Amino acid sequence: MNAIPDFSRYRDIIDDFEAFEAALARPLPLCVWANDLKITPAELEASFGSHGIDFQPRSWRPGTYLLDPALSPGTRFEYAAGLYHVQEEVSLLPVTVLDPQPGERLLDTCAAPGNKTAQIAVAMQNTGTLIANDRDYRRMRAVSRVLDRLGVFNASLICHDAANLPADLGSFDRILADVPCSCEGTSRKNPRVGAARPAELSRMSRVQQAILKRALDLCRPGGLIAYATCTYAPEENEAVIHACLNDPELGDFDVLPTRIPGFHSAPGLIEWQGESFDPRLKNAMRVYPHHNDSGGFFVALLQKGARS
Ligand SMILES: C[S@@+](CC[C@H](N)C(=O)[O-])C[C@H]1O[C@@H](n2cnc3c(N)ncnc32)[C@H](O)[C@@H]1O
Repeated sequence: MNAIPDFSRYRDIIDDFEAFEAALARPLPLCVWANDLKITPAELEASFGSHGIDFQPRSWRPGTYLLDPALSPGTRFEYAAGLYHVQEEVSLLPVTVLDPQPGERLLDTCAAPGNKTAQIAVAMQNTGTLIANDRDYRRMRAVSRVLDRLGVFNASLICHDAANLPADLGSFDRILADVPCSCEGTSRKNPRVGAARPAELSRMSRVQQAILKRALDLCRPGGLIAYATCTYAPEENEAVIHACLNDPELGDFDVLPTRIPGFHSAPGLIEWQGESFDPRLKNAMRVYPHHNDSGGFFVALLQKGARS
């Protein structure tokens, strides 16, 4: 049983706060997805079956399975051969919402350790162009290892502050901004995580806003941006997007609906502690651990105006 952090500042925005706290006390389920660059979901299921591994398919995302948390998935043959990747279920949401297509130009602004980069590359079926960036070059080594193991060859790795990515990169059809955050939603796997302190919230929201602004600059007119965090704090989520929506230097963009059939979520907030947010933020997605027995996440899908 995990120690439960004090998230009582969110009591009024989380439906069934007691169920939320009860979920935080439980261990996190183990989730893997089939790498269909190398194996079909049916073949992976047959491999699991022949090795006596119980698996629970997740209906909202074909080829995604919950396994017994007592398994060591990273030491198995299937992992070493890149047939599956281990990734927290809720962390699969931003790329699912972004929906990358083969042949497109994609940018992953904050890529390390590479889980979502891998998901993007596989969705693109190793075609098109995928630029994976992270400011931390040591963490980029992990991205390289993940992509190598999974057989990805459409990705190029670069190392910049995402708030200052060079304009020479050109423009992108879709951009993932999986920004650094206070990580409150990861407390089930990291017991040291607690509610973010005010100083951390304001530091984080400045960085997040700068990264999102640059992503909006680098997105082609009509292109899409998925903005994601693994935190509950509205200061790092709705407030960041609201500030960009109201920034006269940025062209117009919309907040598109993000519901995923078969995956329970709550709408984004349109007010918090006396502050109102743009009503389109209702279209964003908040996921709390008791909704799907997962970690916590926030995802918004933004579309740059056709004339911006
Ligand atoms: C939430 S993690 C990304 C997780 C990754 N997308 C994945 O799914 O594996 C945030 C990342 O942002 C990086 N980061 C922090 N500040 C940054 C900045 N200013 N520019 C680019 N990357 C930054 C961190 O090094 C960290 O790897």
